[in-house]
Amino acid sequence: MTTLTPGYMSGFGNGFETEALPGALPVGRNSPQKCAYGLYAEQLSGSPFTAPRATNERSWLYRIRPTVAHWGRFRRADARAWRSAPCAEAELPPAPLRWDPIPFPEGAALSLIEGMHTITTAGDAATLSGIAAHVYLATRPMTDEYFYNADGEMLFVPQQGALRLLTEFGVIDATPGEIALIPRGVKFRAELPEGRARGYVCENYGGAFTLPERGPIGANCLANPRDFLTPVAAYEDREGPALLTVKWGGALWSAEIGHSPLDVVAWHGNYAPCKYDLRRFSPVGPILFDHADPSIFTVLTAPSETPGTANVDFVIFPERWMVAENTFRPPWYHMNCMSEFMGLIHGVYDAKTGGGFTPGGFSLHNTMLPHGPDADAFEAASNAELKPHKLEGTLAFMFETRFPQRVTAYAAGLPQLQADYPAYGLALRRHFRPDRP
Ligand SMILES: O=C(O)Cc1cc(O)ccc1O
Ligand SMILES: [Fe+2]
Repeated sequence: MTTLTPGYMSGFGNGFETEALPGALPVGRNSPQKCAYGLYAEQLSGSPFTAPRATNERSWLYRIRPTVAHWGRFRRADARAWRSAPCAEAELPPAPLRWDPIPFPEGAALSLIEGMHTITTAGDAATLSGIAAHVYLATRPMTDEYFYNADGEMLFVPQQGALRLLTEFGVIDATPGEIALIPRGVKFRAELPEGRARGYVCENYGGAFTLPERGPIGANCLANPRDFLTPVAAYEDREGPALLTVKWGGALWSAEIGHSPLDVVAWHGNYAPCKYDLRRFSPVGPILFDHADPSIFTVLTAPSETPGTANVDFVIFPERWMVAENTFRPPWYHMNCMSEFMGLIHGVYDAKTGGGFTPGGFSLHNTMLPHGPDADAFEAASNAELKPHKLEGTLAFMFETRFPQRVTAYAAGLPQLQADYPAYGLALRRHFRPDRP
């Protein structure tokens, strides 16, 4: 029997509770002597037991079998193009890098997991710090295949085609313009409602993504907690061939388990997958002059132990009004101690109007490497009439991490790597006129 229909509860990191069968959740306790319906109780801990309240994450799952019974003889599986940090397989020159979109492979049927192509890695998965940035190219659904990632949580950023993520906690539908967050250790499979799907993933080895502080902005704007949607409980009661693949210690392992592990009939807690529509992000920015730091557009942040120094920030560049007076409005030229992986979901990014940064493409501006607007964007923005102007139909994003990002051999060898991008800065003309203040 399958009762897998989508439905959502609103809020970020709430203490949710949900049951697909009435009375499946124990009342007032977590671990009764016998659970209703003959279910097993299992705790999934996303933080150490003793983490402070604000960062303490765990859920209780009431399931047909505990995870230890969804087990088998694991053998190494082919990780294909999926890599984990540290991964120094390709030489990395001190240059800005940019790629055209990677097309879907012709003739190859790839599940979401098989279609994971790592572009960069940073930090060290074994020390629970750093990230990997992937592009997924998926062309077949997972029907009796399941997956969980023990190395990190996964932030999905669909760019083309929808994803239906059938998780232990319930079903998430995510389309381009939305994101989906699957915590470390949560089992799922993915269907492709449009037959194929392309997008980006931030695999976060560090502490979990959370909402950034708003400081003087106050209680509203940016990403509001009520717009995050967590699925209601939904389960598969299916015996039969089933392959569970686990990413653990930087490698993939698979076992035949003989039944669906998406067998959670009820759950409660604050450690659960969610989705968010990026169009709900309410941007706050300079309304008189100057260009603020891009941290104002942080949707989610995964902090490190050092205050203000994120393991990774997920930042977007959404539609918005540009109103600043006497201001060079696109991003300024800069060098950053953090590294910046960028992708484009749709439209044109205001720092790169000269072509070359196209939807589905991506770029890497590594730690302490200079970058900024291309020559077209500079000339246009420094001569534009500064009326209020709306940036419309655009959505770019950035995975910004404290660690340098290494490019994989796969990404370094892609024909989509733009040979001329490292020199884009040389097209910036000299304007210096000592006689003209
Ligand atoms: O490099 C980029 O395009 C991202 C970026 C945007 C911005 O508005 C300010 C700084 C920054 O790094
Ligand atoms: Fe930048």
